[in-house]
Amino acid sequence: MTAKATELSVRNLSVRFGGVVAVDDVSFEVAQNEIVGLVGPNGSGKTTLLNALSGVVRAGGRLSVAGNEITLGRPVQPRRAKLIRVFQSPQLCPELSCLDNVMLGADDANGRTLFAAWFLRSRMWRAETSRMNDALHHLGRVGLAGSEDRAARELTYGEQRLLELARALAAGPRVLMLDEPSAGLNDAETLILRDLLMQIRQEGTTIIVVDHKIDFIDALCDRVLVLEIGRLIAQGSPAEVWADSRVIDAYLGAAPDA
Ligand SMILES: Nc1ncnc2c1ncn2[C@@H]1O[C@H](COP(=O)(O)OP(=O)(O)OP(=O)(O)O)[C@@H](O)[C@H]1O
Repeated sequence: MTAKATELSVRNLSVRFGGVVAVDDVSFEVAQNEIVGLVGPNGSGKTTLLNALSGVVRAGGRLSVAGNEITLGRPVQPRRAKLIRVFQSPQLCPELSCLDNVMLGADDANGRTLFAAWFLRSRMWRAETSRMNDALHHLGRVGLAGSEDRAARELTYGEQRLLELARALAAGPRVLMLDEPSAGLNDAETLILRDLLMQIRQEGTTIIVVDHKIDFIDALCDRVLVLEIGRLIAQGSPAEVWADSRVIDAYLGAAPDA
């Protein structure tokens, strides 16, 4: 069996907030098509680590995607490298329709000037039509077919989270990062989400997922990274990490949701 190529490489990543070291010298790699879970007790640095990889907080260290170095602290660079983030709480435009929200996720490379808009209008029209069809496809994938004309604010919290996922898919992620995607979903919705993420991986996307639902992480992930007070204390298969005494100690008094 040939080893899979490295899709994401993180070296000596650190984030400080004044005296708090939220992420402390963390290094790891994620292989192409791998699904990696990121877990740890509350305040262990999971969201901050995703923030650092998305370029929205200042961070030290090195990051590369598919072998290309990404400058930390600049959100545009990870996005160009197709390192796409789904936030913990939905970051939608509440008054826009579901379709428009998803279309916002797709890159619009055409017609950035008046000149281009006029002379390339038939090409732009085709591109817009294709963007709209893609958006409808992604809405269908997350179970929101038929909701395209509803305003995002009309959706339930769980549906808004799925809409946010559809928008991330419209961006064509190489690496999809999800922050607590199962929060606010019931058991049936969580199972649908798990199957959908497995299917997305099957199609070639690498996934990093932060979640507190251990059953969800175990069923979904090939490998799990465990953080404690900003440090990476263990990594391995779900069975390996849960048997690790450092992980058991980290969770003592802060039992993960079963
Ligand atoms: N903007 C900020 N300013 C100051 N401190 C912060 C900031 N963001 C996070 N922190 C601190 O960094 C540490 C890590 O927080 P973070 O939210 O990344 O943890 P987490 O593992 O995602 O927690 P949870 O599971 O509760 O979401 C905590 O001590 C937190 O208080």
